[in-house]
Amino acid sequence: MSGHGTPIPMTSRPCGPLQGTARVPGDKSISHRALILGALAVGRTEITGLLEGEDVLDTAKAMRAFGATVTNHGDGAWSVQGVGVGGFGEPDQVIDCGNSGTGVRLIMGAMATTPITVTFTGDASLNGRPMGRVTDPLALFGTQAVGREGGRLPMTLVGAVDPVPVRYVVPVPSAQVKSAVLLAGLNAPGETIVIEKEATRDHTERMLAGFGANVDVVETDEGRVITLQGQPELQPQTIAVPRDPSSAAFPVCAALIVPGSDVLVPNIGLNPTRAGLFTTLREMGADLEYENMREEGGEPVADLRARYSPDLKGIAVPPERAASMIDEYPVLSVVAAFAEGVTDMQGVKELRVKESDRIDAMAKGLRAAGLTVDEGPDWWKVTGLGHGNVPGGATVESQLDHRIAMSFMILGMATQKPVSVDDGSPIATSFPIFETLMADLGAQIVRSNT
Ligand SMILES: O=C(O)C1=C[C@@H](OP(=O)(O)O)[C@@H](O)[C@H](O)C1
Ligand SMILES: C=C(OP(=O)(O)O)C(=O)O
Repeated sequence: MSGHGTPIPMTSRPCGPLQGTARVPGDKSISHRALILGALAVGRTEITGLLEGEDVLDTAKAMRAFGATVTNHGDGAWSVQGVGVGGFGEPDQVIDCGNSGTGVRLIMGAMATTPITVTFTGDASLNGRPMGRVTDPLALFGTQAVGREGGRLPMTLVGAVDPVPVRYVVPVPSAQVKSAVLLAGLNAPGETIVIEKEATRDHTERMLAGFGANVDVVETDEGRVITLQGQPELQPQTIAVPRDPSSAAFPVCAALIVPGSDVLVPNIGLNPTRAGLFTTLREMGADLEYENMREEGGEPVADLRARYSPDLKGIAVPPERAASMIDEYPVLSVVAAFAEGVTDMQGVKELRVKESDRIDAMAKGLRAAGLTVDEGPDWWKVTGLGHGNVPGGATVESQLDHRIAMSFMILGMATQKPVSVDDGSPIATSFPIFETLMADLGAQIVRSNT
């Protein structure tokens, strides 16, 4: 788990063209869900391409604590022998979800309608994030929660003894909240209905249907209405996890800003609820192509080809696109630094409650690297300096946030002077092979702060 070990200072130096093929790891969102739904199925689920990052490994450990048998067969192949909906046993230890908001919030949902008592904790970042957004709707099922002030971890949940189904309108655009309610609805008799005004990533709905649950999704004037029939017997599945578009974002964005680059990032999940960054980059003038578009395991997939893009321009990113690229704003702001003009990012309040306050963390580091950043509660603007003109020469706090650490490593590849982060250790939560993958393309990242 990040944040518990020794900090790893890292420096990224300006480098020559990035070239080659970047095989990024499996999708983090899908990996968490595969383990959790596998644990709730009756029988053995087989998973290939699982992300073996700390966030997902913490979820695997948690599933074992609830009674599932989770086995690592090597090379990303895992199996989960599930205990069935309502079959979770009571763990005899605290569940530590490390740095992972997705892990803790989805697991809270998965246990909330089973009569067991579970205490959750995490690292300093996770213990500062709001959990009321999940425990409020879980209370409607009959689940009790006691935590620290402001709904923070550590927190104990007492699962409902006689859960009732729920109808819930999600008040913030959050796939984690939506998913927690749906997972809780699995063990409530009758129909649980979740309504989201803005579409967020839909991996839970897709995977629930794949496991044989009865899930119905209808677009209405009120939003996306998701109806789940409770108490199904979930059928074990064979799941091939696609590569993570949120990880692909880093080599793609690096290629756009380092002169002479040409990088292929194969086999990337392009579910429209995840692909907003790539649309935005193309609008900014990025030389980014989708090759070999196809469908795999019910998800659209393509190979991304990114080349150095000399004529990037700042744009206003449509706020309605925010949910489909919410984790990609930090690295988008890095590309914006090399564009001509202002990149305006509105409707992104959620960035303030991620592993760090991502607007604050990026604004501080970008300013230290010589850029102008304006910000408000739910917006920020980066004024680009154009290729070759970004000074760099700063050491930035990564604030226990993998995406902040990786974004500044990408920045340093094209600045005039190197860029350092005080701690790159959080990168292992989502992208454990980041340093070797980027080095193989030609990047110069070293473990030191000089
Ligand atoms: O459901 C998921 O897998 C995720 C949902 C998003 O969080 P929110 O639900 O808080 O928007 C995203 O930021 C996170 O990295 C993964
Ligand atoms: C926000 C993220 O993850 P989580 O909420 O699962 O910690 C992320 O990976 O960018």
